[in-house]
Amino acid sequence: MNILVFGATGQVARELQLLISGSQVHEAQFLDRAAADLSQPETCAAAIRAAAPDAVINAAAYTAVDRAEDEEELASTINGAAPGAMAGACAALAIPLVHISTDYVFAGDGDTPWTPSDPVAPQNAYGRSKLLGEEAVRAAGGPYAILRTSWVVSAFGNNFVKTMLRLGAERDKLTIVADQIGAPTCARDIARTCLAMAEQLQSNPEKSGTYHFSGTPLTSWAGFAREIFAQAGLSCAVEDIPSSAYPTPATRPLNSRLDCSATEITFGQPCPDWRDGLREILKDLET
Ligand SMILES: NC(=O)C1=CN([C@@H]2O[C@H](COP(=O)(O)OP(=O)(O)OC[C@H]3O[C@@H](n4cnc5c(N)ncnc54)[C@H](OP(=O)(O)O)[C@@H]3O)[C@@H](O)[C@H]2O)C=CC1
Ligand SMILES: Cc1cn([C@H]2C[C@H](O)[C@@H](COP(=O)(O)OP(=O)(O)O[C@H]3O[C@@H](C)C(=O)[C@@H](O)[C@H]3O)O2)c(=O)[nH]c1=O
Repeated sequence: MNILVFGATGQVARELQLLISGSQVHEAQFLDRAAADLSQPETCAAAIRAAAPDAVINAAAYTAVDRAEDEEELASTINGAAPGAMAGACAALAIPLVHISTDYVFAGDGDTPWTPSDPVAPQNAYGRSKLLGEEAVRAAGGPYAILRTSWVVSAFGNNFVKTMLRLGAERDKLTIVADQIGAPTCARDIARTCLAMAEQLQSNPEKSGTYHFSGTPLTSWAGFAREIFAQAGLSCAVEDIPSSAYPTPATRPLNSRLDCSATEITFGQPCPDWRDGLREILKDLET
């Protein structure tokens, strides 16, 4: 397959580059911000028409959760209107679009894992902007997969692992929220699943729909930090705190548990153990 990827510098996009460069059967073109600026949605549709690919993966997004509170209009264009324009162009060519979304579309109440058909009620501007993207992709009428994931980490870019390694080396103790429950997901695993979805949607467009994909087992951010320090050999202590003791501009959902069973059943992609992925990330960061 000839795949067009929006995003080149992000965590998932970088892993897609590694995955596809090692592939005998796929080739891909990665569009950075200069090649396709998602704040100008029509340039995204034009890029798809010009490339005429077999499938499109959107790995670009406005991901600055707190900043989005002050820039909701821009976040909505990038995360809402741009995926809508991509989906329209893909539908016109009858090619699949794989679009990545987030646990932050859910309200975060309760302690039951969210299924893809559960009601959404984002609690922050980033979540609202991602929900707009989901709705626009579904409305376009072409083959698609919306892949909701959570707590993405990798050796690339900025993420919680990198923040903890930096702070954990500087401090003896960190206070970390322990009442937000979910699962870290390694960008490498997301890349593999996006590719599998693109492949399978090409011959089986009836698999179109909204899916969940995250790592296993469940943990809190505090639990995640402890595992990072244990694997990295850092002696920094972690004190559990409630979200109320760590005020941020954007409210985060307390319940980020995702029921990923449909992704395994439909696409053969089970939840990977994020602790194995974390080991790979730490090894990659050493070299
Ligand atoms: N990070 C996370 O914890 C989570 C992410 N997701 C979703 O997963 C997907 C991938 O996220 P991730 O890999 O972490 O993203 P990153 O934050 O690592 O990267 C975001 C990418 O989007 C690009 N981008 C931002 N604005 C624009 C724009 N106006 N035009 C073109 N490109 C732009 C960035 O380019 P540049 O380098 O030029 O800024 C960068 O390549 C996104 O859809 C995100 O919403 C879902 C759950 C959790
Ligand atoms: C640095 C730090 C963070 N925290 C908390 C704040 C927050 O609740 C949690 C994680 O912080 P972050 O800012 O990395 O998280 P955040 O940017 O909200 O991460 C989210 O990003 C978007 C893009 C998504 O789609 C989500 O799935 C999720 O991964 O850790 C502490 O409690 N103590 C600390 O010292």
